[in-house]
Amino acid sequence: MNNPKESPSLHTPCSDPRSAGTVALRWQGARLELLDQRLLPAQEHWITLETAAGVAQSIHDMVVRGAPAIGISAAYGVALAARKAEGDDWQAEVKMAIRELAASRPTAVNLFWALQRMERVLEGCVALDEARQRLEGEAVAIHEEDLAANLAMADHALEAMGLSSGNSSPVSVLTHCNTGALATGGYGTALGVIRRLHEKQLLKQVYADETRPWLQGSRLTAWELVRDGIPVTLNADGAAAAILATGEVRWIIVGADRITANGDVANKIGTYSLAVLARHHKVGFMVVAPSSTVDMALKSGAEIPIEERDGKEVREIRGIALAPEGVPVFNPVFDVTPANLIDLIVTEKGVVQNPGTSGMHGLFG
Ligand SMILES: CSC[C@H]1O[C@H](OP(=O)(O)O)[C@H](O)[C@@H]1O
Repeated sequence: MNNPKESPSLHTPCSDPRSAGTVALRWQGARLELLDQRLLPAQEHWITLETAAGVAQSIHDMVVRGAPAIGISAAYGVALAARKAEGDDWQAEVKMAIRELAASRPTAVNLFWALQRMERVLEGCVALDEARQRLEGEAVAIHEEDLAANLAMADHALEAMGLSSGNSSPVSVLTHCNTGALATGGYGTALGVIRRLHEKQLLKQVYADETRPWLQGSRLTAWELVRDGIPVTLNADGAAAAILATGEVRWIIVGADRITANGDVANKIGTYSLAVLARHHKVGFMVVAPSSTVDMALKSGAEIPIEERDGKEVREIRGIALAPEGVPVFNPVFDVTPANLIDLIVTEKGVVQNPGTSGMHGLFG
């Protein structure tokens, strides 16, 4: 990956060949380019943002989504705010932009982790020029660290699965939502593990839940995996139980939006039911997430703010009615899986086995 000091204005994917390919965002110095994920897979349309307000709106509207990608985009939004700030109140202007970005979505702690990191840099800056330089460098660092974390987590996961020796039989897995390059700084979290399994000829098949109502699975995960030539079978969310009943799937591998101190995990709606199914069918349940997703300030998942989005997302698809107009809808877009239903939590800092016993304290103090 380019050294930000040498080419701070053009962020290109990591030089590691394993990270080439799909990206969700591109930093171009004075602007951030986002692949509009609302239009995939039909259209690959990039939008250009030059203000923090534009980035905040893009996060809220899910132009860009996925816990790590949200944090990275928000960090670049702060860098854009510094570029636009002027006059004696420049620091206050940037702090206002941070507040606006923080209000874009409530559940993924990566957003607040990234903004707190940017605010710490801001508070250490005396002059505007210095702030512009240092905030851009910090945003690029957050981006690069996330990509490196994904590559590391893939290694940790295969080792924890007992598959890194290379003499194992290929496995079938099931995944939910999208946790790939489109949700991160590149390569992916759960999908990064799946990419690594494929790279090492250890993957027989991926079942991808379509993931109603926003369809991250059918529109994004299937798109990423087909582009990479990875054997994916798309399934309705309701088919997951029947797939597990066949006995073919060895692991369910998912991402996370927030992991609390006791190991509870907030993730895309439908994750909790998969964890119950996994336990019933004696299938491994693995959560893959960078440490920027861990929130040790929260004791348990009961404290995680769960985003509810417009009922329209359930009643319609692309403006086509799927339900009676105005019918009441319950649309929480995340749920909480209790730690005692999780077998492994994989982070770049290491693996937590059976988080239901000691939570995250072994790795995160
Ligand atoms: C590695 S992405 C983590 C997480 O983010 C997704 O949510 P959304 O698409 O609403 O931003 C989903 O919960 C993924 O598992």
